[in-house]
Amino acid sequence: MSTSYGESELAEVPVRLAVESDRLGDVTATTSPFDAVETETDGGTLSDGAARAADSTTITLWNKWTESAELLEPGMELLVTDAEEDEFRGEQRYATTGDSYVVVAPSFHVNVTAIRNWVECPRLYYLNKLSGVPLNYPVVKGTLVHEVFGDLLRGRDLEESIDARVEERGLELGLLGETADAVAEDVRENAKAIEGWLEQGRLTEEERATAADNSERAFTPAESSWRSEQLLISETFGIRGRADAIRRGAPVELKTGKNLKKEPRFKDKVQAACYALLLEEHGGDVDTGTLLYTKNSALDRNEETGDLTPAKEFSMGDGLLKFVVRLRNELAAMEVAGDVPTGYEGSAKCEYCFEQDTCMVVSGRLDQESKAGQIGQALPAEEREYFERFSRAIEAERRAVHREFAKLWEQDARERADDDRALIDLAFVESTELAEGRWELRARRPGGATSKLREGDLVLASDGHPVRGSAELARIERLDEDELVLTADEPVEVTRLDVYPSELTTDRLLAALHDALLKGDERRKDVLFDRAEPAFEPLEETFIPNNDAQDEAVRKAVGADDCALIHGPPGTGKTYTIARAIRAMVERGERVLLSAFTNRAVDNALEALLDQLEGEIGEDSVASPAQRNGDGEAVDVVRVGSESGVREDMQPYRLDRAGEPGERAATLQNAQVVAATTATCGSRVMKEQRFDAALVDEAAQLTEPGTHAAINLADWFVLVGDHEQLPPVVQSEGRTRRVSSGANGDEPRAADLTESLFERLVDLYPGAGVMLTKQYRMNQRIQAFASQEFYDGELRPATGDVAGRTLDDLSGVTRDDLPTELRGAVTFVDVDGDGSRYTDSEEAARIAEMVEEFRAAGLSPADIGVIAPFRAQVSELSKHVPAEVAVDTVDRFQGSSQEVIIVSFTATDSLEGPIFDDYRRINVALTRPKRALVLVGDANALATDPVYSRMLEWARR
Ligand SMILES: Nc1ncnc2c1ncn2[C@@H]1O[C@H](COP(=O)(O)OP(=O)(O)OP(=O)(O)O)[C@@H](O)[C@H]1O
Repeated sequence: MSTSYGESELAEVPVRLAVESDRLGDVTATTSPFDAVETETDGGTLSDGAARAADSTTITLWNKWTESAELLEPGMELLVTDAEEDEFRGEQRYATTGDSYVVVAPSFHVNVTAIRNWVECPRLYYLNKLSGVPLNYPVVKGTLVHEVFGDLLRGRDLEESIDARVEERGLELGLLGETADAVAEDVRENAKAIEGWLEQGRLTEEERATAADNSERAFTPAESSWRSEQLLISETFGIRGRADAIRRGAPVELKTGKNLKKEPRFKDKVQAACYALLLEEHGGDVDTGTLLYTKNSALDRNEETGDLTPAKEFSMGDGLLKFVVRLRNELAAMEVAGDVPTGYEGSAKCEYCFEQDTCMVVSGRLDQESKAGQIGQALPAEEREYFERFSRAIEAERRAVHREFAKLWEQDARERADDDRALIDLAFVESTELAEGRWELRARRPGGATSKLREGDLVLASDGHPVRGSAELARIERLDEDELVLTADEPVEVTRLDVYPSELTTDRLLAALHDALLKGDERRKDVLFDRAEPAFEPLEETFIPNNDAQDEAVRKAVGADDCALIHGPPGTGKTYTIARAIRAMVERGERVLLSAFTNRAVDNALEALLDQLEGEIGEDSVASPAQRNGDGEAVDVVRVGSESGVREDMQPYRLDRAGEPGERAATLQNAQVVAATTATCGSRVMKEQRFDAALVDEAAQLTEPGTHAAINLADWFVLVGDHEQLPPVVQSEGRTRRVSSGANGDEPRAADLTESLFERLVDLYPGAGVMLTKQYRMNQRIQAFASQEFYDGELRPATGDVAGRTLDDLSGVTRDDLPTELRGAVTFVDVDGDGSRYTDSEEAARIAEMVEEFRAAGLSPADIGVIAPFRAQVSELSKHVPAEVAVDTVDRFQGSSQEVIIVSFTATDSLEGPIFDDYRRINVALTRPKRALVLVGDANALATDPVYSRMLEWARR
C-alpha cells in the first residue's frame, strides 16, 4: 500500500474480540476462521459474560507486524497494545499504531532463555528441549559464577561466597572429577571481572547504601539503584524470566564466556531486551542494557587482540524490543500449533554450529526435516510414531503449565485460594536479613487454610498480587499450622503465596522420552515395542516361604533379563516384596535403583529394605549409614532427595550434595542401593548413574515417559503397581489432538499419558507378571466387594487374623459401646442430602456425629479417615470433625490405610464428580480401612449406577 510516506505493508486479520482488557487501548482477540469472517457472530468460544464484547471485526497490522500475522492460525489468541480504533460502516475496527506491540498466543508463556536459544537457531532450541541440561563443567561453572555474582551484589565477601558456593556443588563437581581448589580458582578468575566492574564505581557505596535503606520495605526495581536476580513475569508479552541483576532499572546479564568485540553478542542483546520489556511492563523506562563477559578480564592482552573490557553497554532501541516480541511470536505460534522447527526459520549457518552433528543425528533418527541435514538410519516407524505421540502429549502438558501462569492474573485471589493454588490473607510478621545476604520472611496464616503448597516448594511470595504487586520467588522453609517461614533474595511484605508453575516435570519427561528412544538399548526397545518377549533366568530359590505369589514375584524380579511386573492389589505386601527382592539382588552383588512416583512410597520401601537388611541405625552409622547383607557385609544405601522431601527417619541416609567433591561423588557412586523418586531420576546427577536393576513402585500412577526416567538407568526393571487404582494424573484436559497415521497405516491414535507403561506391559506380556493375592489389611467383609468387582474374586485375606479383624482388637475400644448400626465391618447410612452440587451439609453433620460416636467407644480420632469426592466437601467436613481426623479426597488417600474409613459420597440425582467418573477411585476409597468402613450417601442416587447399586447390595447385606 502506498502512503505519502512511501510503501507500507499491512495485513488485515479477521478476529472475534475477546473480553476487554483492563488496559486502555489494548485489544485481545481470537482469530476467526479466515473464510467465515462476516458470518461468524455468535461468539461460540466465549463465555456468557464476554458475549457482549464478542464481536467479529478486523485488526489491521502494519509494517513488520505483518510477519506476526503470517504466523496466525484460526482460533489463535492475539493481543494488540495501543491500538487505534475507528468505526467503519457501523463496525468497530482496530489497527496497530507506532507504539503498538502485537503478541501472538499471549497465554503461552515463553521463558527468556528459550527466546535466546531460538534466536541462535530454532532447531537448537528444539534440541535443547529434547536433551535437557547435561551435567558438564561449563554448565556447573556458569551456575557457580552466577551465584557468586548474586552474593557480591548482596554484599557478601568474595572469598566466603566462592568457598560456600563451591562446597554446595560438591556432588556435581565430584562427579565431574573436579577438585574444590581448582574450581574455586576458576570461579575467582571469572569473579575478577565482576569485582572490577563493581569497583569501577559503577556500583558505588552510595548505591549500596540506598539499597540498604530501602530494604526495610519492599521496593520496586525502578526505585532502587540495583538489585540481584529477579523473577519477572509479563501479562502482556507472554514472557517470563530471571534477570541476573538490575541496575538503575536496567538489566545486567552475566556471561561466563569471552567477547572481544566492542558490541555485545546479538543473542545476548536479545536476552537483555526481553528483560527490558518485562521491566517496562512493571513501570520501568529502560534505555540501556549491560552485558558482563567475565572471561574477558581473565585473558592476557598479548594473547588476544580485541576489546577486553568485560562490561558492554548498548542502547535499548524500540526496534530491538519489537523484534524480540516478533521472535517470541514465532516461537509461541510454532509451539501452539505443535510443529517442530527445522532450522530454516532462522538464518544461522549450520557449518558454524557446535551442535551440527547432534542435530544431524537427531534429524536422521527421527526422520525430521532439518537445515543441517540427516545422518544415520531412521528409527523404525513404530518408534517414531511413539516418539511423536508422546512428545505431543508432553507438549500439551507444557501448555497446561503455561496456562497456569496466565491464571496468576486471570483468577482473583479468592478463586486461586479456593482452587488450592494460593494461600491468601496472610499477616506479614517480619523480614530478617540472613548472613549470606538473603532474606527470611515470616507471616501468620489464617487457621484452616489449605493449599497444595508444601515445605520445600518454590512459590511466588507477594504483598498482594504475584505479578502486579511486589513479588519474589521464595522457598517455603517451614509451614506450620499458624505460621510460615520463607527465604528469598529480597525482602517482601508477604501477604499471599501462589504456587509457582514449573516446567521442570515436562522438561524431564521429554528428556526421558528422548533418552529411551535415541539412546536406549536395542533389546530394551524390542521389549517395549512388542518385538521380543521378556526373558527370565529360571530360579529355584525360595525367598518368601509363607506367600507363594510374593515368592514367585521375587523370583521373577531377581531372575528377569528384561523386566518383571508385579501387580499388587491393596495391602498385598508390595512394599515387602520389593524389599525382599532388592535384598536378594544386593546379595548377588548387583547395584539397584529403588524408585517410586512419590517420596512417601520411596521412604516406605526404603524402610522395609532396611528392616530386611536387619540393620539398625546406630550412632556411628549415622554419618555413613551402612547396613549388613545376609553375609554380614556392609551394604551402602543412599537416599537422593531434597531435605523437605525425605521423611525424618530416613534423613541419615540422605545424600548431602554439599561437601568435598571427591568424597561426595564416591558416596553416591559406591552406594549399592540408591533410592529416589522417578522425578529425581531425571535430574542431571542421577542421569549419570548406572544400575543393574531398577525397581519402581506405584508404577501404575506413572506415565510412560515418567517410567522411562527411572528405567533408562538400569539393565532390567521391575514395575510394581495396581492398575485398578488411580492412573497417572495429567494436567492437560483430555487427550491431545490426533496425529497423522503412522507409516504402517494404523488408525491415528490419540496421544495418551493416562495409561501407564505398567498397564500396557501387563496386557502385552501376562507371562512377565505376577499378581499378589493375599492381602494383609482388610477384614474379610470389607475386602469382598473390591475383590469381586476389581480383582476377579482373587483377593483373599492372608490369614484368619486379618479376615477376622474388628475394632475390638484395638486397645481401649469396645464395639458394644457403638450404636448398633456402626458395629459391623461395613455399614451403609442413607442420607437424603441437601441437594447441593459440591457439598452436602447433611452428610457432613451426620459424619461429625459418627466420629463422636467412634470416639465415645474409645477410638482415637487419628485412627479415623474421611474421604469425600470434592475439595469443597472436604473443607465442609474439616469444619465439623476434630483436626486429628484425616479428611481428604480419594487421590490423597491412595497409598495409605486407616482403622476406620468413612466415605461421604456427596451424591445428588446425577452421579457426577471425580469419584463417579472413574470406578478405580471407588476401589481406592473402599480398600483403605482395616477394621470398619462406613458409607454415607443418598441410596436412591447411588442405585442408578450398576456398580454402585452392587456396592449398596453388599454394604446392606
Ligand atoms: N509374606 C508376608 N508375611 C507376613 N507379613 C507380610 C507379608 N507380606 C506383607 N506382610 C505385611 O503386610 C503388611 C502390608 O504390607 P505392605 O506394606 O508391603 O503392603 P503394600 O501392598 O505395600 O500396601 P499398599 O497397598 O498400602 O501399598 C505389612 O505390615 C507387612 O509387613
